Amino acid sequence: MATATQTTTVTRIGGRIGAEIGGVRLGGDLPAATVAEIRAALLAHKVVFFRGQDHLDEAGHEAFAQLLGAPVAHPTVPSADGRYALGIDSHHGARANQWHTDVTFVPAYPAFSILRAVTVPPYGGNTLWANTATAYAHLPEPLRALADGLRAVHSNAYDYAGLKPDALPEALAQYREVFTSTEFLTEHPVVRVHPETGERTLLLGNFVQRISGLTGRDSRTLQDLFQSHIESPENTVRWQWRSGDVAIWDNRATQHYGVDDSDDHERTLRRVTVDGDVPVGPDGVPSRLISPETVPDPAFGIASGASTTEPAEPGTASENAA
Ligand SMILES: O=C(O)CCC(=O)C(=O)O
Ligand SMILES: [Fe+2]
Repeated sequence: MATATQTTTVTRIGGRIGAEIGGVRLGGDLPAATVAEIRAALLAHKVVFFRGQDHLDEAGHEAFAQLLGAPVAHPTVPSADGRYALGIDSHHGARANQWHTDVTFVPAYPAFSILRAVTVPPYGGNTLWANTATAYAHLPEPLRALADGLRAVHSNAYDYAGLKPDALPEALAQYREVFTSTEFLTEHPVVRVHPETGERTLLLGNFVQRISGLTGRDSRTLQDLFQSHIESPENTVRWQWRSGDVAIWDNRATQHYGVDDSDDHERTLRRVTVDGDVPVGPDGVPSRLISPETVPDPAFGIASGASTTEPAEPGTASENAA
């Protein structure tokens, strides 16, 4: 139990991103003051890490998430527990080894993601995060001005074969079928004004299909240009997981990448995301859903405690870069 005598510590890890928080036992019963400290550290450092949270199960994980906002299920991938938790399982589905921000193919994508390590491999399987606010701030002025005026189309339909070249075609096809059971197209500003900090952030990542108004090669060149500033090593932090670790990131100010270098070793994590709002660009124009007409609510039925869809067999489709 968290007690009044516990002191919360925040220790920076990287120069531009990342801090480890100590003295906190995560759960649904955390005092409001501790939640406020975590939230402040999260907004300042973009990703925060906690060791030794082995006591957390799916319910505790979700109860803690509720202290940061409303948990939200993945729009297409069935939850591992029939509620909100998404399985990231090395033995199922593809890997998240592309730089991305979670679920940017819908307008109001998650504000926070909370990832908990259940089983970690003996080596490898680290995750990297990049700070998209410092990436913007460090751009030369002419590139900031260019980015300010751009918008980009994000989609969950892309070339899955490129992600895991050695995966069996049937496995990829099955994975793609689940992940893209509804195909979303959303146009976002390339520069998002952060709703809580007011910082400008670069909103790109692997769900980007093209920069609006540009043709293939121009679009790719510009995307690569901005992406190279996001993923430059100075702008990132790398976390070596132990089981019981929890990472929370501000999904509005980061991208991340799960390194696929632990061969066939088991690696299992659980992710709960917290609902976000619709981005706006520096011109005040919000993101817009191009298709379908609305984002179906996958949480339908959860509030009543009854799932209206067949709960997935745990881990049948872990997300890739979701
Ligand atoms: O597997 C990882 O390290 C990252 C997974 C991921 O992209 C996520 O949890 O959103
Ligand atoms: Fe992700």
